[in-house]
Order: sequence, then structure tokens, then C-alpha cells
Amino acid sequence: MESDHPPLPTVLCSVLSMKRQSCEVTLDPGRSLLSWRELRPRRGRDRSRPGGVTVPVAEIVSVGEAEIDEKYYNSMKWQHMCKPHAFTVRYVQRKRKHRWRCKEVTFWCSDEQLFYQWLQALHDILEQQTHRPKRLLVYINPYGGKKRGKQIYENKVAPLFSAAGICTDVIVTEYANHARDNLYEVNVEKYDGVVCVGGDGMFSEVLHGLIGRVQKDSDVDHNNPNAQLSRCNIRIGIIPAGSTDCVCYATIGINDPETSALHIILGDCQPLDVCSVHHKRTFLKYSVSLLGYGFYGDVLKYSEKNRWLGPARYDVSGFKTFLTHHCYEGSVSFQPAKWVLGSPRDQIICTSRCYICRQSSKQLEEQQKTQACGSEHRDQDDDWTTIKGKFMAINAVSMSCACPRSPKGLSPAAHLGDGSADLILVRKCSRLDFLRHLIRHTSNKDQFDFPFVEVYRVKNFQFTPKHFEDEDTESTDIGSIGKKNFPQICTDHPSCGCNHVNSIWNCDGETVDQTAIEMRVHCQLIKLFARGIENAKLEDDVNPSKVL
Ligand SMILES: CCCCCCCCCCCCC/C=C/[C@@H](O)[C@H](COP(=O)(O)O)NC(=O)CCCCC
Ligand SMILES: Nc1ncnc2c1ncn2[C@@H]1O[C@H](COP(=O)(O)OP(=O)(O)O)[C@@H](O)[C@H]1O
Ligand SMILES: [Ca+2]
Repeated sequence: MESDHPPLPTVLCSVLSMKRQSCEVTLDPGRSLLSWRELRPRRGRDRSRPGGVTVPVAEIVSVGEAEIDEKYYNSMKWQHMCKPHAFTVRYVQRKRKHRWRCKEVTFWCSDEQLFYQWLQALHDILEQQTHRPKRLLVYINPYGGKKRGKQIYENKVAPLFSAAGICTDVIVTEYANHARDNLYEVNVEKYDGVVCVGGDGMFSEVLHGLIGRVQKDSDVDHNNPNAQLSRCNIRIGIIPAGSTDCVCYATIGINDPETSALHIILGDCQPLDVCSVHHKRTFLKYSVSLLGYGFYGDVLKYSEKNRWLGPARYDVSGFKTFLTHHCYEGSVSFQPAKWVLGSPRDQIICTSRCYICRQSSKQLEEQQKTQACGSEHRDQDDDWTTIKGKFMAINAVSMSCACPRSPKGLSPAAHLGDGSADLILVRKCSRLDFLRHLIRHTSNKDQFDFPFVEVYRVKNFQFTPKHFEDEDTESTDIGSIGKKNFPQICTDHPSCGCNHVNSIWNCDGETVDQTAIEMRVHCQLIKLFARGIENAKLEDDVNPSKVL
């Protein structure tokens, strides 16, 4: 009887040479593994562990013909025979702290037929990795971070893309928003991904260009805060060359250009939540990392004046902002994200193929389907919680916001694709208490474990500064906003530190002009060339320090 199953792919196993050693090399297409081991381990090597190396095909970067150095074969009396045939396999090697490097191994043999058989088999198996990008559109910000974007791309990334056979169109930006505007014009369809070389600001440009383009093409009105936005299927890659590099760090585990390039080459895919920010019925911005008012807004405001300092501008501005110690009065209203499995105080963090993200997004989709069918009432007016008070900081983050300054981030247990954001409210407190809270971002200690800090997992929130509440809502149109940033006097005591103009919103490092805003999370709106944090064990990456 004939079987319905396709025949199992044949395992290719040969004795090939690696440098001066004979190796048994095996390509197992069924298990998608390439492995090799020395047949006679050299003197000095551990002969009791004849292990060898195994590389998943999914982690092979490229395979190509190679020229080998004569010294490999002269001593083996190859002089009397024809030149050997060689091929090089480049593959991913994992280093400490999520760093990846491209390692290579060259095999050779004298049998031309065997050589071509290997080359063909390896090319065929790589062809099956259909999720890998073949054509990329690259934007480089030459002024981001330490102004090394071009150099980083040319020296560390372009050679890897070229080895992997990826074609690129590269645009070095000439002005702010060049990349965003260009994305409205180019034929995006012809690319398998868009790569930005720069920091979070540069990523934000590409994000706005792509999301904006997709909404325009699908006739979605982005000024409607309740609009169901269309998903972007084209993936975005980030080559870190900025000041904070939070989006890259929080989705890959490190801000290292070579590591990011390898994730792009392998065709990784990480869905990501995006928050839309509106003032009434006017679209302001999208945010994927930090939407912060108060402390982080003020840090940004002062740092923009010191851009020439590069990444150090944030340290200078952070110190200055800490010393000025302002708090801001207003009211925050939010709806909890009821479908999510996790909570912001969890010990478990978001990892590659995160179960919480998968389950939560599935449950949200089901909830939205049921509501769309009309079998359940819409919950637009339900479950609003309002908190009024004086705040040092109001932060909304839809990912952990881990970055080199804070390796576990502003909300360590936030999830990349669960459709929710963590709303962190830091109420008015003493300067010392605020410092204790800030320092905990750099250690394993819980930054939420203070009586003046609250954290909620939300699907949306609104913020109204005190003076907006006091005014006639009719006059809160966009045109009159500028006039409204007059000094706000603390209602309790004029000398308590609240006697200060409003703060501004820091939206992924970009300033937002309006103070009264509403934010909503859009579950998995975009996709990155990333895979989340692998084998995340927070303890490995952060040096625990003493509780202050
Ligand atoms: C006494 C020690 C205090 C240490 C506190 C450290 C807390 C750091 C948390 C940082 C969160 C960063 C969230 C990401 C923000 C970026 O989107 C934004 C723009 O980045 P880029 O475009 O690359 O310049 N960066 C910032 O707003 C900088 C915040 C720095 C705060 C000190
Ligand atoms: N060619 C350019 N000239 C000036 N500004 C630019 C250019 N290209 C991009 N930008 C802007 O520079 C800002 C900061 O970029 P980013 O790459 O995030 O660096 P950093 O992390 O140092 O802030 C972004 O707002 C981006 O829009
Ligand atoms: Ca989220």
C-alpha cells in the first residue's frame, strides 16, 4: 500500500575537512540541524567529550563557496592533487547578556561532486526559510546618539546583510521626519521590511510613517480616537545608534548593532502593542515605549536644549529635573485591561513566544468579536476609575522600557503584545523618597513598593491637568492650548513646589504640545524583526543592589 506521507528528506552525512582535521558533518533536514564533530580530537583537547557542534538551520546566516588558505592542506600532501573545494557556513553564536555574534566555519574536500552536493543541500534548506527578508528599505539618522549611525551601518551591518544575500535601498536622512514623509511615498510593497538606524526618535518616525501610510491606504480616520486601526504587516528592524535605544533593548535584550542585524537576517517576528495619543478628536502621536508627564516630560524638555551633549544630555537634564522636584496637579481616568492574564506586580516577565501575550491577545480578540456581534454591550462607559491628585510623574508604558540606564525598565512585567499598558502614578512625595524610587529602576528591587506609587494595567487613560478641569470645557480647543500653559498655583500652599507651569508629555522621546490627552492601546498593531527576551532571568542581567 502506498503511503500518503511525503518521503522523509534524506540525511546528508560526510567526512569533510575543517582546517587540518577530519570531521563528520551531518545535515538532517528532518530535524533542521547541521552538526559536525572532529573524528580524532587533537592532542590537548578533551577526548572524553567528543561532542561537536550543532546549529539549527534557522540560525544559519549564510552559506557560500570559499577560498582556503594553502596552509590548511599543504602539510597533508595535497600538493600532488587538485585544489580542494571549500564552503563556509556562517551561523549565530550566543554570547552573554543576549549578545549574538556571527561565527563561521569552513569545510573542504577534494571531491568536487561531494562539494556541490553539500552546497546545493545547504542552499535548498536555507531557501525553505521563507520568513527571511530578501529586500529591505534602510533609513539612517546620521545625527542620532553619538552621530555614528552611518559608520555603524557600513561597518557592522551592511557586510552581514550582503553575506546573507539581502538587497537594500539605503536612505541617509537629511532632516527630521524625512523617513516618516518618505514612507508615505515609496512603494512599500516591494520590501520585506523597513530598517531604521538610530534611536527611539528615529524608530518613532518610521512607526508614524508606516502606521500612517497603512491607515491612509485603508481609509481609516486616525483622528478618531476609537477607530479600529489597520495592522501593519511589514516588519520594522532597529539598528541601535541612538541615546536610549529602549525599543531595541526591550525587544531584543541588548542594544548591539550586530545582534540586531542577525535578528533581521534570521527573519524574527515580534508583534508589538502601539498606543495612540489624542487630544479630543485630534490625533497627536503614537507611542510604543514611554508616554510620560511630570518627571520624564521635564527631563525631555531640558534635554532638548542640550542635544549637543549627545546621550549625556539625559543625565544632565535628569539631575537638574530631580533637583527642581516639581509636582503637577490633575486627574487621571482609566479603564482596566480586564482580559489580560498578568499584572504589573508579577515576577514573571515577557519572554520570546510569551504565553501571556498569546493568551491575552486571543482573549481580547474574542471579546472584541463578541462586542462587534452586538451580543454583549459595549463597555465604553463602564469601569472608569478616576484618581485626582498631585503627581511627580504619570507614566504609561506598553512595554518594560528596559534600556542600558534601567536594565529591567520602568515596568519590568509589562508585556510587548498583550494589548495593555501599565499606568504608573507617582504621587507627590519628598525628594528623598523620589530618589529611592528612581534608584530602584537600576536594581532588582521593586520600584512600585512605595506608598506613593500606584500601578495599573489599563487599556486606555485620560489625563486632565488641574487648570483644564477648572475651565469651561468649551474653551479647551487646540487653538487655545498655548495660552493655557500659565503658572499653576498649588491649591494647598504656594510654597510646596507645585507652583509651576504644566509639564509636557514625553512620547517616546518626542514632545507633545497638548497636556490634556487620551491614550488607547492597539494590540499588536506592528511587527518587529525581534523575538522578545530569550531565557530571561532578570537576576542574570541586573546586579542586585541594596534597598535604600
Ligand atoms: C539616580 C539614578 C536614577 C536612574 C533612573 C533611571 C530611570 C531610567 C528609565 C528610562 C526609561 C526610558 C524610556 C524610554 C524613553 C525613550 O523613548 C526616550 C527617547 O530616546 P532616544 O530617542 O533614544 O533619545 N528617552 C528618554 O526619554 C530618556 C529618559 C532618561 C531618563 C533619565
Ligand atoms: N537628518 C536629520 N537631521 C536632523 N534630525 C533628524 C535627522 N534624521 C532624523 N532626525 C530626528 O532626530 C531625532 C533623534 O533621533 P534618534 O535617532 O532617536 O537619536 P537620539 O536617540 O540621540 O535622540 C528624531 O526626532 C528624528 O526625527
Ligand atoms: Ca503591552
